[in-house]
Amino acid sequence: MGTVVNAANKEEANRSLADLNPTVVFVLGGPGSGKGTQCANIVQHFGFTHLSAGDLLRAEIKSGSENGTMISNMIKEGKIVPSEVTIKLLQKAMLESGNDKFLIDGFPRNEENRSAFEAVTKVEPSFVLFFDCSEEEMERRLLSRNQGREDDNIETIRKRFKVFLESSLPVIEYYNSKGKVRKIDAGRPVEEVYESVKAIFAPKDEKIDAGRPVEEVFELENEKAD
Ligand SMILES: Nc1ncnc2c1ncn2[C@@H]1O[C@H](COP(=O)(O)OP(=O)(O)O)[C@@H](O)[C@H]1O
Ligand SMILES: Nc1ccn([C@@H]2O[C@H](COP(=O)(O)OP(=O)(O)O)[C@@H](O)[C@H]2O)c(=O)n1
Repeated sequence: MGTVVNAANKEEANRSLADLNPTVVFVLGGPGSGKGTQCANIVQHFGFTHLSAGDLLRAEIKSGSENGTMISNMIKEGKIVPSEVTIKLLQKAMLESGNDKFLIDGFPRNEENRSAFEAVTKVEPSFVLFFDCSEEEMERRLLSRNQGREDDNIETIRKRFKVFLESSLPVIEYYNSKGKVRKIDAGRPVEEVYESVKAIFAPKDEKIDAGRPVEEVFELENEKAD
């Protein structure tokens, strides 16, 4: 019985997400490349809702969910949590947000994440924002992030770098082959990186100032880039 009800709920969630026809930007880059920092800026200026897959997974651990121990163990090892778990959390957060424009940060992190999200939600990203940063710089940032995260220690950081190179970069390459990657040099100071980010979301600031809707500018840029 429980299984039948769960299946019905799942179908309902998939259908309503397809009905929402959301605008999705995947925000990818190595651990510590500045994804979360830049997403916070984008949210302020462009009306997106920021969903960090890692934050959703950490909240799931805190909530005392039955998956909590499994998720916690995987994060401590820098491993990628099965897509089913992460996609369910993303879907729920998208439907509850009341918005239809999303920055999905830290997802998809491997081929399984990517293909499962596409199959389940039928949602394709408008583009992928890729924060490109050297390991040396990312390591420096993670070691001074100071958020009490259990995975920000040198041993786990090295494992996360390895997973990024082996599993996440191929996803970025996949989207690059479809012309969907917007690469940013993320090794610079926060404000400089954001200047480049802003140029992607609103190439012509003055038009926004002149009262043109952000959605219009955003869609035009997508059309031009595709
Ligand atoms: N451009 C930057 N230069 C220096 N430090 C940064 C920069 N961007 C982010 N940081 C800092 O580096 C750490 C990691 O950034 P964060 O946005 O959490 O990265 P991610 O979400 O990619 O893991 C944080 O402590 C943040 O304040
Ligand atoms: N799609 C995702 C995203 C994060 N995660 C897990 O969450 C951890 C932290 O991811 P994060 O995006 O919050 O942080 P960073 O590694 O980018 O700093 C990852 O190392 C994975 O263990 C996952 O399993 N699947």
